Amino acid sequence: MDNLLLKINHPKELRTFEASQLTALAHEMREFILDTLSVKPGHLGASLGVIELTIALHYHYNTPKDLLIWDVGHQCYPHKILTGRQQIFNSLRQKDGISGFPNREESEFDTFGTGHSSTSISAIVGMATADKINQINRKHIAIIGDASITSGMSFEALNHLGSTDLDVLVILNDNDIGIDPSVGGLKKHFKSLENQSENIFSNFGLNFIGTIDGHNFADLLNAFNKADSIKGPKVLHIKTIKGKGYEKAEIDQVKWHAPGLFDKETGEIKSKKKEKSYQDVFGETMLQLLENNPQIVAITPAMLTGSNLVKCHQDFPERVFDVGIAEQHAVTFAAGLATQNTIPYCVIYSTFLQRAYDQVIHDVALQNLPVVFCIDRAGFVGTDGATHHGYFDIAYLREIPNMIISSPRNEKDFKNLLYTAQFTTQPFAIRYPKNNIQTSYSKVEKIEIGKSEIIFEGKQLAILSTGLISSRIEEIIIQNNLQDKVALIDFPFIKPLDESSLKAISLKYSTILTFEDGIKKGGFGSGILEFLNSIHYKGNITINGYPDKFIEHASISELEQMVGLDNSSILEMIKSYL
Ligand SMILES: Cc1ncc(C[n+]2csc(CCOP(=O)(O)OP(=O)(O)O)c2C)c(N)n1
Ligand SMILES: CC(=O)[C@@H](O)[C@H](O)COP(=O)(O)O
Ligand SMILES: [Mg+2]
Repeated sequence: MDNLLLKINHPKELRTFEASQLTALAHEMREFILDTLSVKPGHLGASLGVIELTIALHYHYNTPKDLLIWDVGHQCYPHKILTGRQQIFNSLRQKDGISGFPNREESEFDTFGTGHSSTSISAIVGMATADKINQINRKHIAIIGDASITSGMSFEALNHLGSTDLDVLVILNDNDIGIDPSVGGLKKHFKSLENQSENIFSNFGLNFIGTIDGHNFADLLNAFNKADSIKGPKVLHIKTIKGKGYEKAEIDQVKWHAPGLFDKETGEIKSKKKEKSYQDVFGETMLQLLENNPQIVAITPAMLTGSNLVKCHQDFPERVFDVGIAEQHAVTFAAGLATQNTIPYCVIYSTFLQRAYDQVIHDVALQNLPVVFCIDRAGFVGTDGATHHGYFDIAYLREIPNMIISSPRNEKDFKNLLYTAQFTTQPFAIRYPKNNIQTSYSKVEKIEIGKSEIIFEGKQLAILSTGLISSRIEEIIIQNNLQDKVALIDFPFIKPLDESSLKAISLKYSTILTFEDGIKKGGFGSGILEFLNSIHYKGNITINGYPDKFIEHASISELEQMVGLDNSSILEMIKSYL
């Protein structure tokens, strides 16, 4: 082993290498990433696939002066390793460690924070435009995957870029897969790009270079030279293999997108023995709903596996739709379906629903269409961090007229909510976390919208809570034998609130605490406060949720500790009121 990688603390050291050394460097980089990720899990496949591309980019271009943007950013590990973060790479995605995504605060080489897809072309056009105004001469490069480029935002940006003379290079990293097999009409077009002088990019007014092998250094460096010689905006199409260089990851690209812990030598993924999760309950209930009601359809924007819809898709290919990375389209597609006698379940991560906010308001809620939003990954998601936490949804949905918003604390409620939602005549959101679920089997039945449930009727104070945290508080109360002192009222419905129950609570208790797995401002507790204020409640109310800030990556339990919502902090707080 040459230990080439150890010689690189900054890309300027890389640039002293002979081109003939780059293949050996790529080999070392691959081993280094595999060694680290086998024990510090992260997004493996995409990073393995861009090792040659990343080395070639930093070798050829003058980073950090020249600007690189990594779309999504889950493939940025080789970039981090070459740009001064090799020594701390084993802190990846852990508390106080480096982020799994490019982050402007972390390094001057991370020119634009990403995490959500399809932003890179807009951002690079912005940077190149600013440089033109400020008369700064440098290169501007966005690297975007074949799934991410299909999103609407990318096309808005390409359309703009095509009308400019900006020196922007868009590199389309085409590995023919997203997290799941890629979908949509463009897939076919990308396959035949190299044989066409006219293509979608040239029609946008962009110069086109390609197609080349993205694992071949000579081809990459030639292509960059060619791009440099062309004035104005251009697209370079490269073909790569997701998981390149690690057989198991090349063969099962879906599983190895983010495999978790694994044994590098054997390729065995060390999956933990799982308790039942919200995702398990969702997948099995959705399957039953599809079996029993032919009007029900399900939609996912490119998160078939993550949302546990694979089996549903296999069994009902005509009624389960993966529309690609297209959250806005997914929501309005669901709205259209809802107008014509079908019952759409739009399954979407909390963080990604943010992108379709106008569609939720304008296309669904304003027309009071019965779209069911199954909002996965609500609350903290853990090591993906600030770009992916799903803690704004209660606040951003609560203000929208016509919305029903619910959050189940256990299996029974979750199944009943999913079942009940098919009868809705208005938008119906069900939010649930990436977590285990309290199992409580019962017959699935239609439930009354807006009804709360008294779990304990203790006398000294009342806790009002919703979702997963309700079940945690239930356990805390039982474990500490506080049932006589503490009342716990679970609100599966955040909107409409159970006002008659709240009136009764307000008469009985002079101390009320609310808890939620979401941001305090504007959330469930705020709703309770607004109502209690409207009936002139004179007691004390304390709202507990996440603070008004963006919170970085760490394990979910560390994050709960950071915001004072771990079990022992909750217990201390309850005791302090008794
Ligand atoms: C707006 C948004 N929706 C969904 C995701 C989840 N997501 C992360 S990576 C990915 C697939 C990206 O595929 P591609 O761009 O082809 O890159 P590859 O992983 O193949 O390198 C998806 C759907 C996201 N990050 N952002
Ligand atoms: C990069 C990205 O956005 C996804 O890969 C995301 O990390 C998926 O999250 P889950 O692992 O929770 O499905
Ligand atoms: Mg891809």
